[in-house]
Parts: sequence; C-alpha cells; structure tokens
Amino acid sequence: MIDELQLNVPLLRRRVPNLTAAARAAGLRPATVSNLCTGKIPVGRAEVRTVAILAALAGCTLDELIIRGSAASVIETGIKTLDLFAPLVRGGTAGIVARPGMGQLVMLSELFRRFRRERGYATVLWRPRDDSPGIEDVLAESETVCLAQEEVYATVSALRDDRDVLLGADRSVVLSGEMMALRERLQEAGSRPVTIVLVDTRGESMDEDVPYGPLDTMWRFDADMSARTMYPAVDPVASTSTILEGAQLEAAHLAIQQRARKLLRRYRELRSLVQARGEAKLPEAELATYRRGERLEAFLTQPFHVAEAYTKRPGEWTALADTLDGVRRIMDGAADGTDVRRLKYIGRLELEPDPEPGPELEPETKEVTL
Ligand SMILES: Nc1ncnc2c1ncn2[C@@H]1O[C@H](COP(=O)(O)OP(=O)(O)OP(=O)(O)O)[C@@H](O)[C@H]1O
Repeated sequence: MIDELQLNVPLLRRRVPNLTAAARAAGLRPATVSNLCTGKIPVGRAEVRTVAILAALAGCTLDELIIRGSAASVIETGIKTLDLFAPLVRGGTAGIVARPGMGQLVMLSELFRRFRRERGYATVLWRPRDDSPGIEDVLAESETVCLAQEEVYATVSALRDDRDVLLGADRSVVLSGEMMALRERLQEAGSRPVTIVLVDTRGESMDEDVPYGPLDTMWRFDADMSARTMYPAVDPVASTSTILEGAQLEAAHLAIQQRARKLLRRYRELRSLVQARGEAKLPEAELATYRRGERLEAFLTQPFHVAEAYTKRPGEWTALADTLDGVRRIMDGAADGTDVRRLKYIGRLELEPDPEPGPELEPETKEVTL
C-alpha cells in the first residue's frame, strides 16, 4: 500500500479564508504555505512548527489537517473474493455489472455497513430514481441519502472534512453525465478521497462491452453462481482492478490470485463435463482439479452481516492475509478431504485437525450440513 501524507487544503481554505495574510501574521512565509498547498513541498518535509501553526489557524487538530494520501491504495473489504481478485481502490470507482436479483444491492449494503462500522467512513447513497426491491437494505445502511447532484456535492464536501467517504450511486447517473460532473467538482487537491461504488439497478450493463466507461475496479456478477447461491456471486475470472495492472499488489498476492483464477477457470470447464457425464467419467488427474476448484469456490463465498437472514450465519470479516492463506492451502490440497459444505459461508479457513498441505492427504469423512 502506498501512503502519502497530504494537507487537507479544502478544509484549510474554508476555515482560513485569507490564508496568505493569516499565515504572514502568524509568522509563516506565505511562499512556504502556498507551496505546501499546491503540493510543491510535501507535507512530510514541512517543519512541524509550520504545520502546527496552520492547524491552530484552522482551529483543527493535526490529524484533521494532515490526511493519509490519495495515491492509489487498496482498501480491504474483508470480503475474500473482492480482496483477492478485484480489490477496491481508495478514491477510485468500482462498478458492479449485474442483473437485478443477483445480489448487487446486498453487496452495496454490506460495503456500507463494513466501511461505516469497521473503517469509520461516511456512507452516502445517491438514491436511484427508479426504486428496486433491494434498495430498502441499502437505505437502512446509508448514513445520508441524497437525490440530486447538488445535494450529493454539498453532503460529500462537508463529510469529507474529517472522514473518507464511500458514495453509492446508480449507473443511470453515469449515463446522464451527472457523475462525471460531480467527480470534477469533487476533485480538489489534498482533500480526502471519495470512493465510489456503482450499481446497475436496471441490469443493462451486462449487455455492454464497456458498461461504465473508465473504472478502477469492475465486479462482474455471475448468473450461474447466483443461481447456485454461491454469494457474493462475483465472477472470479472476469472481475478486474487497475491495482493489479499497476503491479501495486504484493507479489505473493498476485501469484496466489493468478493460480486461483487458473484453477477456477478449469473448474468451470470440468463442472460442465461433470454435469453432463458425471464425476466418474473424469480422469483421475482432472478429478483432483475439479475437487479443489469446488472447494475453492465454496471457500470464496462469504457470510454478510446484512444477509444473516439468508445464510443463518453471522457476518465475517476476513483479513487479506487469512484469505491468501486459506486460498493457498486449498490449492495445495489441505482441504481435499474436507466436505465441501463445510467450506461454504465461513470466514477464514480453519481445518480441524489442521492437516499438512499436500496431495497425499488421507481424506476426511466428517460431514457437516450448512
Ligand atoms: N451476499 C449474499 N448472501 C446471501 N444471500 C444473498 C446474497 N446476495 C443475494 N442473496 C440472495 O439473493 C436474493 C436477491 O437479492 P436482491 O433481490 O436484493 O438482489 P439485488 O440485486 O441486491 O437487488 P435488486 O434485485 O433489487 O436489484 C436475496 O434475497 C438473497 O436471497
């Protein structure tokens, strides 16, 4: 993760309208203050005394004045499949490509819930004009609900003085150009990043080659996974994030991710064969791949807080390190003998007794129903 320190310039300007005069009166060089505001001098290199005086002028704490950078960085969601395959970018835009009923609004509600409670984010919903049934869940998890662009701008600008903002919006405002206008207005140097998650309540994005225009992250939902209740039904192969292309991920993460994608791609092919002809027709070597793929797919489901009524399981936050560890162990064969149902809707991988990885494992016979 790249972390840069930045001055919260919008906050400073709002609180100290005549900054140059105020800085001079407080004994600071106006040129220094101006260079700090434009980023010419990095905050990390400013004298502590300078920053302390600026905070005093703005009547805020140092923590409010200096924020952790807006350079692209991954934000963990605690949702295994997202963090592994298509991480969310802080200050970026993520778009969900899905049809109604696949759980996209459940996903947005869950993200709001997680970011608000676990990360202290402000959550704002730019309410879609046409209401779909799932919107009630999202409304329940939104801190603020806005209808018009002007209202969204005013709300987000005020909230981001002291918190990161997660903004949920519908694809319709991307198509109308309102989202682009909003983003331009929100682009102020040194202000806290606004992370945007777009849903498609009309379900038309599935038919488009470029569903949203430029995105930092795309979560494509999969009809087959949703039909089999493998939630969240995020397609592990077709979902992407620019953070992968920028090679900003740890090498170990990238390696595990690529291996997992390859396994799941093959698993899908084998699934079709098994469905048509049965497991018995698969050659021994393919059977192992099929079984591991099946286990990996099950492990990548996740109990959501907002979906406890459906899964009858408490929501789980899985740290990225635990996700990577679990995925790697499953690919190495550690769960070969575990009933696949035991791997569905869990958090981290806990196998009892914890077997040594390796394909030569004794199969376990214990069965647990979900
Ligand atoms: N993460 C999840 N965990 C468990 N069940 C889920 C999950 N996501 C969706 N579901 C199931 O799928 C159903 C469909 O969800 P819903 O109809 O709210 O879809 P949506 O795409 O979020 O919203 P909408 O249909 O309004 O666009 C839910 O009622 C629930 O049974």
